[in-house]
Amino acid sequence: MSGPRPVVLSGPSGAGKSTLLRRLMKEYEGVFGFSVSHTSRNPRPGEENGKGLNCLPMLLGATLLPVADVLSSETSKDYHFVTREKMQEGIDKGEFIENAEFSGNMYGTSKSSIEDVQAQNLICILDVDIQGMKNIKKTDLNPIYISIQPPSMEILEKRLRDRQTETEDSLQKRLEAARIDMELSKEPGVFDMVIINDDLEEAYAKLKSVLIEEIEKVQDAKK
Ligand SMILES: Nc1ncnc2c1ncn2[C@@H]1O[C@H](COP(=O)(O)OP(=O)(O)OP(=O)(O)O)[C@@H](O)[C@H]1O
Ligand SMILES: Nc1nc2c(ncn2[C@@H]2O[C@H](COP(=O)(O)O)[C@@H](O)[C@H]2O)c(=O)[nH]1
Repeated sequence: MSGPRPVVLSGPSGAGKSTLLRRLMKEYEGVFGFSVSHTSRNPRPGEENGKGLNCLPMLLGATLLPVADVLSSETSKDYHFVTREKMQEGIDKGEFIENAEFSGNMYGTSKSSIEDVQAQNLICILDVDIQGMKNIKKTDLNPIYISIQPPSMEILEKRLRDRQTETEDSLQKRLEAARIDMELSKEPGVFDMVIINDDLEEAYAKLKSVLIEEIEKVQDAKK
C-alpha cells in the first residue's frame, strides 16, 4: 500500500472522533480521504449507504466519498450498510484488512476502501474501535495512531445520551467497551498521541499539530 501515511483514529464511542474529523476534513479539503467502513448495524436517520468510485465486488458497493459528503451531518456517518452474511462473505474472501464485533454489530475496513483513498494520494483516515486498531497493528499499513478520549466516563455517558443515537442496551455496551478502551489508551506506546477531548478547540489544535507534517506533504505535492 502506497501514498501518504494513513491515520487511525480510535477511542470510545462518543469521545468525539467524528466531530473532530468533520472539522479536519472541512479545513483541509482535498488532503484527506475517509475510509468508508462496512457495518451490519442499522443506518441512523440521515445515514446513507456509501457510494463511490470503486465497488467491493461481493459486497454492497463501496467506497471513496467526496470529502464534502463525508460525515456531513452531526450524528450521521457514512458506511456501507450490509447484512452480517454479506460481511462474513467478504471477510472469508480476505477482502478486509480488519474487522470487529462492537456493541452487537460487525464493523470492518475493506482493503479497497483504503486503496481508493491512497490511489489519490490523500491521507487515508480510518475511524476504528480499539480491536480494529490492534488488528491494524498486525498489518503493514504503518499509520499514525491517535486516540481520542473523553475527559471522564460521566461526560462520555452524557455525550452519548445527548446524541440520542443509541438504545439503552447499545449505550450500555458502548460504555462497557469505553472502560476497556480508556484503560488501554493509558499504556505507553500504544498510540502516537492520546488527545483528551474536553475543550473542542484545544483537542482540535492537538489533532492538527500531530498531523501537520503529513498535511503539508500532501499540500506540497499538489503545488
Ligand atoms: N469537546 C466536546 N465537548 C462537548 N461535546 C462534544 C465534544 N466533542 C464532541 N461532542 C459531542 O459528543 C457527541 C459524540 O461525538 P461524536 O459523535 O463525534 O463521537 P464519536 O467518537 O465519533 O462516536 P462514535 O464512535 O459512536 O461514532 C456528539 O453529540 C458531539 O457533538
Ligand atoms: N474495528 C472497526 N471499528 C469501526 C469501524 N468503523 C467504525 N468503527 C467503530 O465502531 C464504533 C461505533 O460506531 P458507530 O458509527 O456505530 O457509532 C466507533 O467507535 C467506531 O470507531 C471499522 O471499520 N472497524
